[in-house]
Amino acid sequence: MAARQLKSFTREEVEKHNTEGDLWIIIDARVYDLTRFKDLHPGGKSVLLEGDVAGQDATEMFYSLHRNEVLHKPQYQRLMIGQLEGEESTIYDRIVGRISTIPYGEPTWLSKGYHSPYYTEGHRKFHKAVRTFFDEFVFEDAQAREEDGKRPSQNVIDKMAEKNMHAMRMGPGKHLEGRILMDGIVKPEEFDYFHELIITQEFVRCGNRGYGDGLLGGKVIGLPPVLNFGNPDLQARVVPDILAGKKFICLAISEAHAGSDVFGLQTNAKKTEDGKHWIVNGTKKWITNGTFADYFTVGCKTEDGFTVMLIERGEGIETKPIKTSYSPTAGTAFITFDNVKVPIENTLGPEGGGIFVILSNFNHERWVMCCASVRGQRAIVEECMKWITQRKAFGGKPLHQLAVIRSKMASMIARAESLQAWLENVTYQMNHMNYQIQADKLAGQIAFLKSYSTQCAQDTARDAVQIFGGRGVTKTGMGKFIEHYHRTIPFDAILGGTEDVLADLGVRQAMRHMPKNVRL
Ligand code: HEM
Repeated sequence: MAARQLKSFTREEVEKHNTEGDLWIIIDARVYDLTRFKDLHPGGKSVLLEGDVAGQDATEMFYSLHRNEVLHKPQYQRLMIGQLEGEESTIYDRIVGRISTIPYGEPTWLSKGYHSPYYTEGHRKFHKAVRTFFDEFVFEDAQAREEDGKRPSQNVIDKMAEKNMHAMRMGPGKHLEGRILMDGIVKPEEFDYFHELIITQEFVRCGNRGYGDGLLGGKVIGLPPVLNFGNPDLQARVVPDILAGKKFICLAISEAHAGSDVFGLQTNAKKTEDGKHWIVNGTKKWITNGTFADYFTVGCKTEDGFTVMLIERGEGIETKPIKTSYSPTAGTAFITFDNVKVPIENTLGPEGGGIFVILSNFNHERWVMCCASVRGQRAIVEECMKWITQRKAFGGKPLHQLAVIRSKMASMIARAESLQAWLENVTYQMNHMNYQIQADKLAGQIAFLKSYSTQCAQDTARDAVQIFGGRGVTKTGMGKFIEHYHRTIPFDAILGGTEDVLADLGVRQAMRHMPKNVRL
């Protein structure tokens, strides 16, 4: 609430203003004058004139029908004319940087009284700064952009660049050298996968799937091939601007003809006679950040097989938005390459060796998706915990008094807890393995974790809709995060390999490691 001097009223004084021409109410010890607003009230006038509302304390009633954020909107804040004498607001509100005290609203490492073998004091300090940053600078923009479908605001991207977040989101590595991370809270050489997990998980708390991707998801998957396989000149030319949030990159692999099937791709690159350029023709589909990308990391069919190259926006390239189940904020594109001339120096990795270039990043990419999926489920648990406490039904009892609701909560909580524990174990392993060993030991683990996590997410989305009822399928109001989650979550089960493909990969990896001659 804005810090302004409020008048004090007694309950008796408020009670006198209980008519259509003079209508006050109390919500959470604050006094609101609804005399003029009543005709504009989205829930209608009549409800505000009821005997237990007009001139009364309508706190219970208000919170069973509205999210707290309604009262934060400037147009409604103006309705507040004072507060009750000697009484304070007590409603649990969203406060920048706060750790939730809702049971299971945070992973155990952040919950009071619990311990963790994985996180140091340094991680905790880092977490505090990252949470405060997202709450302060990103949350509101996420809500607004998901609503209007525009790209994440450049000032958010710039602020993230000031903290070197775009670089940190690429994980530990050489690209962090010489950078001041989060105002120096962590040194580049100390930055590990738990720091990265923290950023990804805090990011997800903004609760908007399209925005999450719009906030440079394309870079997280499109830049690694440049960092790992680009020649030094190319890197020097493109990487600094991308990590500064001034230029944008995306990964352009999937096509209308082929999604997970990289060998089915049809976009082709042919060398010019002088061997100095590629000429690229074809189309790409479902490319995150494609509508606004300056650079495209593109997989092409070439004479020797499959080759990856960096293509810069220019002549012969057209990007068109695709309508998806989330907002256009993600910049999901259909891309056409029409005789696009690409310098041979933009080739990433060996000619014909593109599959290795793409595969080498899959584990990290999928692990990032796991971090996001697991945190997303916890956010839904928190929403449901609040709702089952405040929502009264069947004779004025809160929903949590119904065994069937508790049973759904039990499953949701168990999923969120077990997935976070598994994720932290995998993250710990990553911190202790180089990239080659990770590929050998963790490809299967990460594939299973992602496959299982996105299955759980869909179960949790379904349970949450059951708990919220009609509100769980309504885009505004109490269930808006549930509706959004339920609508957008199936996407997570597809990107980075579908659930079935990944589960199968995990088993195949396990079979590769079976000792010979085992018998029952
Ligand atoms: C400061 C006071 C109030 C403000 C600013 C306010 C504002 C709003 C807004 C913005 C909505 C639409 C929410 C949405 O997007 O779903 C709404 C809906 C509604 N409001 Fe209020 N309201 C106030 C007080 C009350 C009170 C005291 C009642 C008491 C019964 C009430 C009953 C309703 C109902 C029944 C709905 C429809 C809810 C639904 O469709 O789920 N409002 N109100």
